Amino acid sequence: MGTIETWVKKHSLLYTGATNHPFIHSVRDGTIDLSSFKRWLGQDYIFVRAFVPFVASVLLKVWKESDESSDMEVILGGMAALNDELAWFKKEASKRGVSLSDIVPHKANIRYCSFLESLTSTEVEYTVAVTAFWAIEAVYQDSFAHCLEEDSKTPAELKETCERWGNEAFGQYCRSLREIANRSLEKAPDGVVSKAEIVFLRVLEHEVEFWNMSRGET
Ligand SMILES: Cc1ncc(CN)c(N)n1
Repeated sequence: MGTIETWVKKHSLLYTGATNHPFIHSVRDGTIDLSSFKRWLGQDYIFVRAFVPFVASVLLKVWKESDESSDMEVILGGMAALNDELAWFKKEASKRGVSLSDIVPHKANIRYCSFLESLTSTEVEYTVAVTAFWAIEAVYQDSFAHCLEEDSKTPAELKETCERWGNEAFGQYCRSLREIANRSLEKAPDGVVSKAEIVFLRVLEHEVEFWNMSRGET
């Protein structure tokens, strides 16, 4: 078992809080109201726009700090997928009558985006940044995969959204990121491993806050 799997077990309450959130339950059981979905859609578009420069910073770190050449391809693939993701948000928003240019970022989103920006610093080690990257993607993969389970009652019009992150290829990509993070953690000094664990926990907290915000609770 790698370090990441150990942390997921150790912090299972928080991990489950982020990946089995009531927002996701409401998608999975079909009780979600359209206003929550639209709020999530607009806010997540803003988040993804901030996520792109974060991933760019991870690319820079992989080039400078990683000794494994295949790491770059995986991260570059993730970056390319974000291009499609932004186009998807625009298409989905126009379909649902959400004007993305009028979205005001919510406080929880601003806090999460600032946290992402803090991780772009050159002072943040590759190991720490790639652990955060894995965690951010893994929360969406695990969450939306629940909405595609056989007994789920996800409404037909939300299936495409769930498939975007819940599909098997995205699952494989998250496993590749986890392997990269695990390998990097194995070689890292104790101080960096501790920092990565803290950043992992912060990601989970921000994800919970993001779902809460999407439900209109904050
Ligand atoms: C808040 C959040 N977390 C993660 C993801 C997956 N890229 C996302 N789109 N938005």
